Amino acid sequence: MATDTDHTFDVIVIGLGPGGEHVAGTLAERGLRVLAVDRNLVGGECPYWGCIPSKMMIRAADALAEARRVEGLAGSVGEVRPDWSVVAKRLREEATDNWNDQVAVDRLTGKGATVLHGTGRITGQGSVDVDGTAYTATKGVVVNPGTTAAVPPIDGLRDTPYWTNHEIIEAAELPASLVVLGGGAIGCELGQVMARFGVEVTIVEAAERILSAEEPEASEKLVDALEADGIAVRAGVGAEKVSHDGSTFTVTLADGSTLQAERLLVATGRRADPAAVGLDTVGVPADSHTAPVDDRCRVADGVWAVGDITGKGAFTHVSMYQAGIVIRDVLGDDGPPAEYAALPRVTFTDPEVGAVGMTESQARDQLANVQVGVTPLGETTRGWIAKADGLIKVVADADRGVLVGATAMGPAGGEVLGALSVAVHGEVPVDRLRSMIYAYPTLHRGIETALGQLG
Ligand SMILES: Cc1cc2nc3c(=O)[nH]c(=O)nc-3n(C[C@H](O)[C@H](O)[C@H](O)COP(=O)(O)OP(=O)(O)OC[C@H]3O[C@@H](n4cnc5c(N)ncnc54)[C@H](O)[C@@H]3O)c2cc1C
Ligand SMILES: NC(=O)c1ccc[n+]([C@@H]2O[C@H](COP(=O)([O-])OP(=O)(O)OC[C@H]3O[C@@H](n4cnc5c(N)ncnc54)[C@H](O)[C@@H]3O)[C@@H](O)[C@H]2O)c1
Repeated sequence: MATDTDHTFDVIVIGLGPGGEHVAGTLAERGLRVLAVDRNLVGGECPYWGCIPSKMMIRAADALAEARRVEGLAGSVGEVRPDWSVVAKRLREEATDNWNDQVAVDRLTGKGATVLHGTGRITGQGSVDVDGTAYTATKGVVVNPGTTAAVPPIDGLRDTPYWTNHEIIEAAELPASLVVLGGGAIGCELGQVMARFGVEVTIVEAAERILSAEEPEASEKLVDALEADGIAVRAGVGAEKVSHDGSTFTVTLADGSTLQAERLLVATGRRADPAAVGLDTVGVPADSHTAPVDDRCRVADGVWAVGDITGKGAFTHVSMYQAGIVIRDVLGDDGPPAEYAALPRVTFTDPEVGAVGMTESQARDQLANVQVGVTPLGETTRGWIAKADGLIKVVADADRGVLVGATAMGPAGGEVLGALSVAVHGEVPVDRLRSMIYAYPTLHRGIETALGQLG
């Protein structure tokens, strides 16, 4: 029989994505009584159906592409024969432990937290319900419930056996053909993986261009790269109807054309549901799609939110960054407030699209005096040597003389981005960036050329 002490904790964490797990583990290590609740796997989407397995798939697909590049550069490696079973085994055995979170549970328990598998919901200030049992949090509640795949209201779609990121990542075998709805990060990354493993892929993007949140120059180059992998990119046209006859999907597009494929992946964004975790009981409107947070990630007195649900960027690095801020706030430690002006993101296609801060169009909407510089990677010595496609773009606030955004697209674009992230975050004066020595021949020398085009 549980006592009141069993039901009273200093902090209750509902949802254990990367940020929630970090908050729970760290606060427990610091001596607080922590109840950590997840209805599914401790660690959330990132380790089981998100970043880690998708990047392992990408690593494998890139190895195939690299082997195919031997021809024309170094001779021949014979026929490159993809075998998905190698990837599926690695995902199952090395990445996800067959989608079992015992190691993560033990790690959290080892730090001193009490871990519960169940669905948590805030029921009022300091009160939480987990599957019908009431718990009390004396210091506060942290929510990190993440998102689920947003399934658009397309006629017929919900009645079909469509895939989301879960099914494609768990797939033991690949289909012969795949339609991907959505040309965002998931659609482009996983679409390219599938194509490189021999799947006939079509990406359908309702917006005018794929990866529409990033620079148009990057979208354009990415279309070229995806088409070179044999992918059909249909942008600027939505799907109006989806049906499945037991073996084949038929997708009718707004222009009247139809596509057929063995599988359909829905990658049209993610949906958060603050009310499902009880944030409506602490002042968040019941129909809100994000949990509004202040610069300490507070939603209300004694309630914090971290991760995708905050709408500050659906990335693991945001979840972890916010977790650090919440940990400090709960403990009363000093530290800087949250800032998102230098938010970095990387789409791990080949070439990678790394970006930080504002795009040119965001900057023009918000600032009076914007300057841009763009260097195609092929015009840098290293890019030419490597036959690499991509670009470096810098966006400057000319009034302040600093970069407010940048894109690094190319091989290891996410790594080249590091230098640009430092420049945007540190508000390093453009003159100072121009006076730097850039190693030769590197891809990041393209930054110097792009800076040269500013004003
Ligand atoms: C295919 C894919 C690839 C991605 N690749 C990258 C990448 O390369 N880099 C990157 O930075 N990001 C990537 N992301 C995004 C990244 O996975 C998320 O931003 C990250 O997981 C952080 O999410 P989160 O902290 O909000 O919580 P999540 O990881 O979504 O976890 C939330 C947890 O809360 C639990 N939960 C929800 N409601 C309740 C409740 N009421 N009670 C109890 N538990 C609950 C869920 O079961 C889940 O375990 C990718 C996402 C996908 C889908
Ligand atoms: N490398 C990374 O960091 C990485 C990788 C994958 C996912 N993620 C995170 O996960 C989030 C979700 O990924 P995502 O790709 O699902 O979302 P997304 O928002 O990146 O892209 C969704 C795309 O679907 C399109 N779309 C919406 N409705 C549509 C419809 N009915 N038909 C056709 N297209 C439609 C949108 O215009 C958009 O381009 C990302 O925003 C990102 O934050 C990150």
